[in-house]
Amino acid sequence: MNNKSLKKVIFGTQPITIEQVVAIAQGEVEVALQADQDFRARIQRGAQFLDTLLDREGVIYGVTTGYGDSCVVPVPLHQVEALPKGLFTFHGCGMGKHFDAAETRMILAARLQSLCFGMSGVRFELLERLCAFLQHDILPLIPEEGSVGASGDLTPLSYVAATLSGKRQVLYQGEVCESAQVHQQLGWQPLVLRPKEALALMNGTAAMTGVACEVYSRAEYMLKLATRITALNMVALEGNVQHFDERLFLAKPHLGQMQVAAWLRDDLDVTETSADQELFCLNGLHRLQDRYSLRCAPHVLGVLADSLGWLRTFIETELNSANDNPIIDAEQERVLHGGHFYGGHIAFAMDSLKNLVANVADLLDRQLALLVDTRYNHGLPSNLSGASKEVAMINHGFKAVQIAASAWTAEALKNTMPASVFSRSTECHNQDKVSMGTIAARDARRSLELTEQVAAATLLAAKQGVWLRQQQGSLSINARLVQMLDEMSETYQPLLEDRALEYELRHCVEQIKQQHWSLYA
Ligand SMILES: N[C@@H](Cc1ccc(O)cc1)C(=O)O
Repeated sequence: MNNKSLKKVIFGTQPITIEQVVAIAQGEVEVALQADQDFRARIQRGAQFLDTLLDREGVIYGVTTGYGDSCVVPVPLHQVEALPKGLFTFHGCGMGKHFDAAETRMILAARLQSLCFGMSGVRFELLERLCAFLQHDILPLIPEEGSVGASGDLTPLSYVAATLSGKRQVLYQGEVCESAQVHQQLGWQPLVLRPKEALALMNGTAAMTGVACEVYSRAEYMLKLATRITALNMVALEGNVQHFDERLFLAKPHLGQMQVAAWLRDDLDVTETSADQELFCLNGLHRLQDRYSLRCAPHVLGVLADSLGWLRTFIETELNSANDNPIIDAEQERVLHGGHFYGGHIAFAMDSLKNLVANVADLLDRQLALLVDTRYNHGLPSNLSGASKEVAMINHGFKAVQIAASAWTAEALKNTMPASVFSRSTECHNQDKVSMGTIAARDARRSLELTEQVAAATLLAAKQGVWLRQQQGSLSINARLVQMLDEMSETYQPLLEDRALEYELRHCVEQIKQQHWSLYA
């Protein structure tokens, strides 16, 4: 993904993309609200309509009633102004660690874009202040735990509503500060939220959707990286490159799977062969058919590749929607009561994604198992150790790295238990079916973290494997692979005698997170 071309993200009537949200998270772009009068007027009409409705009819859910199951409790007019503050206050019970700065920016962006849909009945001033939080990088400290992801991310988002109101804490200029203090420093009055505004800020899926944007972008990169690692492992293990033959893949034409096979063909310089040539090629092979972690790599990675399209659709549709309740339609003068806070699409997307990426971890872990084992690695040294004969017996090369990768893989796989099937009735059975999408998104993020570690281990091992093969004699490798390995050699030396590899692994994980290598652009 290249965010450099994105200079400014405008929140308004146009949809925004996952890439734009990620660019905001990384602090790479300016943000602004759509400036035209029509947009401002459209937003203001929602807030005005709510005011007139209040005068005219006197009953609006969440404005003149209690929340959720308490919607049968009337709130007298003189208490209506106090209700929003009460909402964010009693939801101030989040637990666990805080979302990090990048994730918090994504959460703010997701909520702002939803409110820009213009069906939440909030004032333009609220959008401006939320946007100003992004512009000044004022980041509410939001605990990660405590959302069932169906009445929206009520508890996490209460921290957005509270900090806009000058309560609770924010991260500002690298320090944790009281929100009130930051308002004072900037000469701002904290917002006094209007009757529907706290609900509009909280009654949606912004926490899970923000995290989903991050996870999607990392998974998209992981697909390419895992393909490249597979190519390197094919070289190191001297696998049968004809497993990726174009004709073979035309016979089972899943598009993503075909794409992965095509990338592998490019990396491995696979050209179409005639029947004669095929016979000749087969003569030089260790095995007619490689083990599945090589032979079926396009089939494993292809499932992720083929899923990216629908995952993006789910995430971006949620991102650009009025995920709120009630929906305020000022044009038709209607208040529409529904369940648009329900995060079922993100829950399913994230439950699926964690399964997809854990399978990638498993694939790479199996390739690593082949690399280190002299029974399967076709003549490479035990554990890929580069030690000389004299000291070979006291060197163990990648042995512990492979054990660690087994642990990371097991943890990623363990994490694939779907969260959404753990729906449970809550809030006096008003929320009797919930999405658990925020848990699914956090799980998916963890699966990715672990998969990135497995990828780092496998990449360093693959590089060592190719290097060892080069030591055995001449090896012709595609120029793109050579370029990547040469560039990596500046940081990662061949493993001759054992050394502690933690810092190299950490550095490699960081490079993966930064999407350092541009792959298959
Ligand atoms: N999400 C609920 C509102 C709600 C808000 C706060 C709660 O604590 C509970 C429920 C609805 O729109 O129906």
